[in-house]
Amino acid sequence: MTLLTLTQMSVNLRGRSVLTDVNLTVSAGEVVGLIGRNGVGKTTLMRAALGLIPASGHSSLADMSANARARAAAWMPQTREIAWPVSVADLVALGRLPHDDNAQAPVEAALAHMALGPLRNRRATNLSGGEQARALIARALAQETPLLMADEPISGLDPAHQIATMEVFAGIAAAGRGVMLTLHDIGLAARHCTRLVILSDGGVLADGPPGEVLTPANLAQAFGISAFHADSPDGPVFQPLRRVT
Ligand SMILES: Nc1ncnc2c1ncn2[C@@H]1O[C@H](COP(=O)(O)OP(=O)(O)OP(=O)(O)O)[C@@H](O)[C@H]1O
Repeated sequence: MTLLTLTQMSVNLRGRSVLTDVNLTVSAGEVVGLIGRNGVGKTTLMRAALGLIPASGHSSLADMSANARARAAAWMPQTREIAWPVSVADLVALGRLPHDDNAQAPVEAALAHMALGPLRNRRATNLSGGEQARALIARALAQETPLLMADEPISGLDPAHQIATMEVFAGIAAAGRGVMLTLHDIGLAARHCTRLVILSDGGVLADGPPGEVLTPANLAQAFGISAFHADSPDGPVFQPLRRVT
């Protein structure tokens, strides 16, 4: 089942073209990693896909009413602002707002997924940056939407929580939902995403399984780097090595 379809999507910001004619789908069962240099347009693509900023072309989510969209896709933005000093458990429960219910099971499951049990009664505004990120991921998980879109959800997390979070994403994809996230760690992207989309020069440079898109030529063009690559029993290993011109 297709959860997001972008057709010929283009975005101009303040008169400058950021994205041109992007075509993309995200289907159930996928963890799609959106990667590319700083400023290439990853956040812009996600925000336009959600209808949060104007775009030309078509996004299946942007067409929906705000309420329907909130039941179709959860969104974790890059800026991790927690406005009120509510408890972690209450913050996560806000994920249920689009459903207008007080269902506790999804909230408890999300708290457990993100190992937030010991922090559930702490004020969310008093958490460390990484802990706040985990609480906001949990809020998005509690929304129980077919699609989860997250902008750099694992940046600032320690290695164990990065791996655990990617495993949570893999788990919800395996359960028939879909995840689209941006990330800068090519090693984690290669290891945990089922598909990678590389943005470069305002468009999609490559789209496919990590081992197929993380070629030396694509890494050089998209990031200006070379990387070590090996296939291990735990999956592909990519380690950026040096800048290339
Ligand atoms: N509100 C805005 N007005 C004008 N330009 C903007 C605006 N928001 C973003 N941009 C520009 O659009 C381009 C794409 O920004 P975007 O945030 O999508 O990049 P990104 O790939 O997510 O970057 P990063 O990896 O640094 O998070 C950048 O050049 C940025 O400066």
